[in-house]
Amino acid sequence: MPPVLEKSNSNSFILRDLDFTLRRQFGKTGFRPFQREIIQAALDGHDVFVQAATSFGKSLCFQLPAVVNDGITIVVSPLLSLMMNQVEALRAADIDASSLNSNTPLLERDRILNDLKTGHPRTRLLYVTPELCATDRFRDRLRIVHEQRELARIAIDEAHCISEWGHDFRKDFKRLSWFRESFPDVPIMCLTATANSRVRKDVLSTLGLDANPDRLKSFTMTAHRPNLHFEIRFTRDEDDQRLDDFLRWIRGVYRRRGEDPRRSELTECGERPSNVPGIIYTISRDECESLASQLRQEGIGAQPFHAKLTKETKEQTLAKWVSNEPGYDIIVATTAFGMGIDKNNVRFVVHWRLPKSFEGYYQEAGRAGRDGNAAYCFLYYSREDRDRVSSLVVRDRQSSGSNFEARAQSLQALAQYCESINTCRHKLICKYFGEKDTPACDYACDWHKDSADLQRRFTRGLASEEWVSTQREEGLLEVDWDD
Ligand SMILES: Nc1ncnc2c1ncn2[C@@H]1O[C@H](COP(=O)(O)OP(=O)(O)OP(=O)(O)O)[C@@H](O)[C@H]1O
Repeated sequence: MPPVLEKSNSNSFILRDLDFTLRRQFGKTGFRPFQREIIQAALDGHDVFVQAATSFGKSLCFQLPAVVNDGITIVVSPLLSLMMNQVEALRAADIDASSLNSNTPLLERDRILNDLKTGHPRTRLLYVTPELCATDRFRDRLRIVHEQRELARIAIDEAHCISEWGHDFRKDFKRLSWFRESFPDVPIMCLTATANSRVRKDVLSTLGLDANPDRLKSFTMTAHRPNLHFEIRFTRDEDDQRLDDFLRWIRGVYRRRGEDPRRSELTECGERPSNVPGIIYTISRDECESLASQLRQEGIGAQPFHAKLTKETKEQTLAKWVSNEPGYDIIVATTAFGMGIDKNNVRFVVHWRLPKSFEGYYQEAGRAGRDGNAAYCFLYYSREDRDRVSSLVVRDRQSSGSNFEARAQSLQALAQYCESINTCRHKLICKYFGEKDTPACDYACDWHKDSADLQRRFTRGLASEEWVSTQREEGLLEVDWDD
């Protein structure tokens, strides 16, 4: 019997309670579709699997039950930046949340571990890394909390990292099976934006959630983001026009915003014409630095963001970008800047080169348009890049040895998506994630906008396969990229 199911006397009371908590603690006026059902299933003591599009509002699905229930919710998350953002937001809402990871200062670490040791922790949500969950000290503390029936729920964010068939597989995520083995009565919730059916099955069986199907409630929703406009821009080494093309595009956007009546509207709400927040994803640190600097030389407010920058620089860049400061309109990033970025008015995401996986591409594109307004996602695709990225995936196999087959398949699917010129991009994306229904696309992809132009650009833009294979054989596509 789960320890946390002290339900209110009537269902209607619970419903009112949820609305009240949503307004009072989270400052939101209403639930988005399915959030209430997911939260209710969690409060009823079910294991819950949530797959929903980027920006759906998955975090609320474990945060709100954590506030309503007694006891502590452990949130396993792969990214420190994601944890910090969420903990800050919860604390601002007066909710007792903390994070424990390799960066936690000693005093804070002791405070949290002592809090757990009491068996009746004050902390409502504790964010931890999967690595920490494998440590004896942490496990001992959780046993104490569990004995006191205060371990309310385990929430596993970005749960696709559990599966070797997922693009972001992390070995320590597999060891999270420990939770069900050690605390069989404690409900588990896992959440992801990007899983196909194979990844889903793998996640459920690794965590032991498939052993009792009646206990599990799955919410698998569409990956569709109708407000995102998808386009592929074709290019080739011999005539690489990416920078000019991008400058033409962004200057066009600035110009339109700088003309009346738009200009007056923007001035009225205190916005600059060039405040069009965006992200450009590159694949290497060097390119990230050099592209940001080239854009700055052209008068565009662009800043680099990658793993080798100091913590202070990264924090400062992020804070200035989030608050729309001049000079910080565009972040040029490696994949170090991905999951968990929750700025709601990102108007474009550009992939400068082909990403390494379909899931990674869609996660990153999903940073755009989180306010529900139209946003633009385009990707510069060349066959030479396709081969370069393939060689990176092979190199990763040699260094890490894990899930090569899944990675290779995902990259191949992404290259096929880019080379597809006869179908709606939204349809291709949903199909990749195993959906059967065709999503509505209101001229929100290059095929729907102008299929003849797409075919023309495809034919003119790409290098021939023969040329690319000659280059490959001569070793001219080898790369030394370091992300
Ligand atoms: N019911 C709601 N009403 C208004 N805003 C909401 C609601 N639920 C969530 N949000 C907001 O939506 C944004 C996205 O939520 P969240 O970060 O949880 O998304 P997510 O589903 O985890 O997306 P991703 O997978 O892309 O990280 C946040 O700014 C959050 O505050």
